[in-house]
Amino acid sequence: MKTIKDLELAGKRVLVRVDFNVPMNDRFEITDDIRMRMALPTINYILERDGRLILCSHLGRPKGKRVEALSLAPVAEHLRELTGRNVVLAPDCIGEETEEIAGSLKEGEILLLENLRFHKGETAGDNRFAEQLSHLADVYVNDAFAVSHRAHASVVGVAGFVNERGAGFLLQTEMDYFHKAMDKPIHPLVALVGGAKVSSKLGALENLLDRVDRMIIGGAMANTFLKSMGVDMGASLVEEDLLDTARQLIETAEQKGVKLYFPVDFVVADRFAADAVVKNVTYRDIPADWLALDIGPASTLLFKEALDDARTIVWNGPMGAFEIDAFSRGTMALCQAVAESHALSITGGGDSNAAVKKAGETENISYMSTGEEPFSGLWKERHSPESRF
Ligand SMILES: Nc1ncnc2c1ncn2[C@@H]1O[C@H](COP(=O)(O)OP(=O)(O)O)[C@@H](O)[C@H]1O
Ligand SMILES: O=C(OP(=O)(O)O)[C@H](O)COP(=O)(O)O
Repeated sequence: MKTIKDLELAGKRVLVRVDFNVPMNDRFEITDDIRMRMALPTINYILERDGRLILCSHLGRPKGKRVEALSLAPVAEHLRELTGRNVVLAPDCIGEETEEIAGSLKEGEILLLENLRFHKGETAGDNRFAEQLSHLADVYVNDAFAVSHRAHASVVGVAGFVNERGAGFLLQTEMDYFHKAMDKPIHPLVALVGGAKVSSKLGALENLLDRVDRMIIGGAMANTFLKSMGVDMGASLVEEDLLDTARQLIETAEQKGVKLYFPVDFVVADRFAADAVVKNVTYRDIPADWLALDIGPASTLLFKEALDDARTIVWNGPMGAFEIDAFSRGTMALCQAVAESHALSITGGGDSNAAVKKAGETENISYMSTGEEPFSGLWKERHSPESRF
């Protein structure tokens, strides 16, 4: 894989695709800037080598229209604080005016292009749009791991229109950890998966079953699996249309010799609210109209045991509705177990990383991926970032 270390940068216009798709509150304050901070090594490296730095990113899903609430202006402001540099926000990401601004960029300045997804061509992977973007650049660098599973113009197409291209440091680091965990793991390799839905992680589950020794399934995702095995989940979140899929996944696991772990008890509540009535029950005693919102203490113990001798752990998705303290215990306990393990531990996904933060264990996780789908293998099969450089 060609990296920015292999590229001549001095005096060149370097277009870097970053993923600055950061969460913001309703006052447009960035609530988690990890994706921005993780891009700093690439940003600093290019500036230190006298490259003319042009950053491009998407934010949210404006669907090809200009949406002021999804402007990158707050990101530009925060980037100023993070880098101490002058950050110019272009009014658009393509076109004459943007090209002029790019041309008059002063040394040490950073140009941030406006939201790529204000143009339909971005998500459509349109070559004309990719070519227009490439007019801004002599060199193209991809450092946007979190969006690398998408075949969008700024991720794939643009690389074909420049003479020089390479991967940034974040993309390299993410790929290194991905290989360590997925291609050459030290066994036992244990996956801990949870979160809201089976549907959004189907690819990840299938991919993981080819690689792991054990898979622990918690969160609302476990509800669908348990229901598929005949457990009455009361009013808990269940994806009824995926019961067959869940059964198939259980069968696949059996065929592949992957040991599956499901919750055996739950924290249930009469409502999804912080002040709900809450109790612990076994999987046999979930009352009708009540919701399973966290794994119970017996499940926590069982899951911790399954992690005990793991040498590699990949974790995506919380064990319960951890944002509410009453339902956070399972996730916090597992987080601690992962942090205290002797395994190479990799977490991915906004909520899982937020849970690690909430548990105060960020220092004790080997690597917190900026990608939501580091284990899905989707981009690997379809358009591996490595194959482009
Ligand atoms: N048992 C449950 N019932 C309802 N929601 C749940 C349950 N377990 C987890 N969740 C919710 O799942 C969400 C996280 O899911 P997901 O987006 O799949 O995770 P990640 O962002 O880590 O990939 C959290 O908001 C959490 O509240
Ligand atoms: O945040 C992202 O992905 P994620 O929500 O899966 O973490 C990426 O920026 C991709 O965004 P998208 O899912 O709108 O293409």
